Amino acid sequence: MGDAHDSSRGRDDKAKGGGWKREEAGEGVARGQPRDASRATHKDGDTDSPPLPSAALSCRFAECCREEQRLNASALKLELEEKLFGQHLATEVILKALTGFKNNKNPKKPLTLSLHGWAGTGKNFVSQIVAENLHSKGLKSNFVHLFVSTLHFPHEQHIKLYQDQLQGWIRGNVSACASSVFIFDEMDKLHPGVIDAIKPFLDYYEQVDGVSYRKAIFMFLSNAGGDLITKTALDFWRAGRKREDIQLKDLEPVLSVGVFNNKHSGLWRSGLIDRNLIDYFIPFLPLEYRHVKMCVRAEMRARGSAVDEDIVTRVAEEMTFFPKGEKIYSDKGCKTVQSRLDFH
Ligand SMILES: Nc1ncnc2c1ncn2[C@@H]1O[C@H](COP(=O)(O)OP(=O)(O)OP(=O)(O)O)[C@@H](O)[C@H]1O
Repeated sequence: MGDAHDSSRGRDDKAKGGGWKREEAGEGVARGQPRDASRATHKDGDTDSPPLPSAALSCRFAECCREEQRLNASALKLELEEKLFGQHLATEVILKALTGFKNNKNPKKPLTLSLHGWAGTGKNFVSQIVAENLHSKGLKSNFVHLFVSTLHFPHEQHIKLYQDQLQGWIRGNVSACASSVFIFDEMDKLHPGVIDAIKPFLDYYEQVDGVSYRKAIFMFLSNAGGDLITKTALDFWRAGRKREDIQLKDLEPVLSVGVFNNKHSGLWRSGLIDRNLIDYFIPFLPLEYRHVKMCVRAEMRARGSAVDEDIVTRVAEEMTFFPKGEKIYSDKGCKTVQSRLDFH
């Protein structure tokens, strides 16, 4: 399972990269207005009706919240199919969920996706792709907010404070941009109950205190349920069935019940599950040797190097695989591929 150390590199980068706007939002919220709004972020609204020339001009210099912007579903599909390896269920569900949600002019609630799986299987990677397809600056956008449990909600004794802050940050940021995206990483390390503070925002209310949350998107990322997913994947493998034959119905119900009953899931006995406020539980399957190789090749290409199959094999063979007997799945997924490649 992923631990904070394993993932610190990527997360630090993301936090520094501006995905997290805790202080800014926090300050703003204290004054009833998040920094994002005070920076006069322009809402140019419906792309069907082009923004006024002056607004269009200002959008060149400041990021605009394009609430009604359509999702380019084929671009997202292509990107997921090309870049995300071994995750046929995640690719399918994310695509369907986002397309349906963004095509609906009057969603009845915000979209909530709960991504589950072993370390290094692509949950953060996917949220980055999703963020970029919704707001072009991705994690650096003023409208995409990344919360990391161990970084931003570390102390159990401050649960009440975190709940108040969360409500304030989310209210402030959604007031500034209705189509804000909130990503909660390390849900399994979140103290039980913290997340329930945002339950009213995820529910079917038209407005809460004058703010509508219906166009926002919430993504929860968690290692919880990784064991259940692996068990199912292994059962298929041992029965000689193809990994691609695993269907959402084989995993989603097990996952929602498993996470609800798991004290260390961040969603333990959570009202979000109880009230059916999570739209999709999305399983990320453990990655096999061949997927690790694909990750190495992708990383080489990203670095502008020619793909050297000898190095690909060496890096993949340095990874450790489980279960002990069969050694099928990489225990860190593709997570350490980048750093290992540095040695070759
Ligand atoms: N399925 C995948 N397809 C392509 N690349 C992947 C995949 N999984 C992981 N990677 C690569 O490995 C890196 C680390 O993965 P990522 O941070 O998304 O894992 P994670 O599932 O979020 O792990 P954790 O649960 O530990 O946070 C990604 O940035 C990406 O380069």
